[in-house]
Amino acid sequence: MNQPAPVITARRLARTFQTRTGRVEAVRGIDVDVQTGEIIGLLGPNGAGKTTTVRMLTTLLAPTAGDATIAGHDLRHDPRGVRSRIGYVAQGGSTSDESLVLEEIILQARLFGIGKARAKANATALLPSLDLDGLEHRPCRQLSGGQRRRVDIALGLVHQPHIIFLDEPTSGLDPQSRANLWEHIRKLRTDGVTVVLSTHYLDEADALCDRLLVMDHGTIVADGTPDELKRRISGDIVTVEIDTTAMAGSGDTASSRSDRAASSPESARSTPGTDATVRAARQAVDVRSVLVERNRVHVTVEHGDQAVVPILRALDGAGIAPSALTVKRPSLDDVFLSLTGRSLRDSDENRDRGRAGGMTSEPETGTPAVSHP
Ligand SMILES: Nc1ncnc2c1ncn2[C@@H]1O[C@H](COP(=O)(O)OP(=O)(O)OP(=O)(O)O)[C@@H](O)[C@H]1O
Repeated sequence: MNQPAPVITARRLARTFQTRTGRVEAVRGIDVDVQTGEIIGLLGPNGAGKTTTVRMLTTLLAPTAGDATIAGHDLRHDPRGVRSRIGYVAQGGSTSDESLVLEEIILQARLFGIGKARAKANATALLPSLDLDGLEHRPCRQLSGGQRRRVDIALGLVHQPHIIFLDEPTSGLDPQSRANLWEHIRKLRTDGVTVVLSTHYLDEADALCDRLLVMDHGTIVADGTPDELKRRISGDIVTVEIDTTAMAGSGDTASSRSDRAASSPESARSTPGTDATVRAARQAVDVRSVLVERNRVHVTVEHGDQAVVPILRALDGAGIAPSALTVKRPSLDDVFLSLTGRSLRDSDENRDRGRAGGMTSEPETGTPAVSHP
């Protein structure tokens, strides 16, 4: 059976900006295909090029190179056609404090040239599906962050677009409102709406998106489902946390540490016992890669469950008593780290909101951060 044509196709799409300090290559010639009904996440750290990509695909910003077709309309030659088929919800939203919920949604429909009666019918139908019933006559300033975000989404949907673009849809929301909004976004898919959202929240990308385009420095560095991306990092991560106050006999003497710290940045990051822990782990099992983060040593091994006992025995033999030892499957942050040498969690907001369990340290030995054969 033939695969239906993608609802979004972009080829070598690029955007550069001329600034007083020079040229910024915000997006460097990306290729994208999106199928109808997918929830696609553009994932990347601040400045990766996500917003610029979304703004180009929504006709808000002209590309400096490349082409795209959106819902059958050419981005360059038929921007009006593109706009009639898409909804766009900007990062900060677009409601004013005094506007009334239902009135605002109807007005938005009218701006798309929809007749009065249909505008009202469309707007009224959206209210219950976005949990906004009962709020129709409230001014937006009286709404919670999550409610106001759902009004923004209603504004993006009222003309019944084929595709909706959501720029950082849950930015600034509390965890409960975020989870609630994810449910609403999932429902859009069942109505046949294609969703493209940008995010730098790993949990959001993991839980919500069918497919992720991981962006960094204006390029797409990986494209796949969250599970596919995680499977690229084969093996498990065993994390040994050591109690730095109980390191007698570990073999990591103060003098040997300070010698290494003078010549090696990774030693300067480690705390007493981490070097000896790495040595013990390497002796015990086949270690693929190592990251040292303060008093934690993360080692990637083929089978985490089989590595635990040999590593514990080797630590015991070296006089190291770990305060914790955990085994986990790689996270999206580990994927990002392996692709770029940097952790997505380094971004300020991610540090506050990211899911627990990713590796946050610099590599043991320079870039690339983690080497996976
Ligand atoms: N109008 C502009 N003029 C100059 N440079 C710009 C402009 N817009 C974006 N940039 C630069 O382009 C790069 C990509 O920015 P963009 O906003 O697309 O990133 P992002 O991934 O959306 O980041 P964030 O998560 O912070 O929103 C950044 O280096 C940014 O400073």
